[in-house]
Amino acid sequence: MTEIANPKPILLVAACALVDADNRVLLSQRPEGKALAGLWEFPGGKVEQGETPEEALVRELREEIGVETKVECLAPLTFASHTYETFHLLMPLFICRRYQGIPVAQEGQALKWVKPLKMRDYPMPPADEPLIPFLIDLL
Ligand SMILES: Nc1nc2c([nH]c(=O)n2[C@H]2C[C@H](O)[C@@H](COP(=O)(O)OP(=O)(O)OP(=O)(O)O)O2)c(=O)[nH]1
Repeated sequence: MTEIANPKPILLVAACALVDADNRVLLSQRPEGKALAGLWEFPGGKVEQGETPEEALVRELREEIGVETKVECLAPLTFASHTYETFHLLMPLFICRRYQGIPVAQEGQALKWVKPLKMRDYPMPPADEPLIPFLIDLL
């Protein structure tokens, strides 16, 4: 029998580059007490059983930042694939320019609109770093 080289489970997380009229992207700071606390990430979260990644994102944007959008307003941009200690993260990154409402942190996290060229000033999880050039190219 073949050995399974990497037994870590794959975790599917959907994330969103929410873009404003000035081509800035919303970053959210992970709260104290959570894994990767203090790092700046794209809004999003785990895809639950029975959800598509797009449906999960519509839900997460509402729950985390009080913003309403639709599945049709999410376009695929790129993805992250990164091995953490206990799981392998697979994270599609969508881009969204059409949404309603002004983002307000619903879970006490700090939010910040950031130009892609300035993202290096905001420490991000290691999975996210390879995504920055895609945003710089696009925006
Ligand atoms: N939302 C989001 N998660 C990211 C990014 N980069 C990155 O490595 N992650 C990781 C952090 C977490 O391990 C996982 C997202 O899970 P989550 O935010 O739903 O869950 P959590 O760790 O806050 O834990 P939980 O209490 O909600 O279960 O993906 C990112 O840019 N956005």
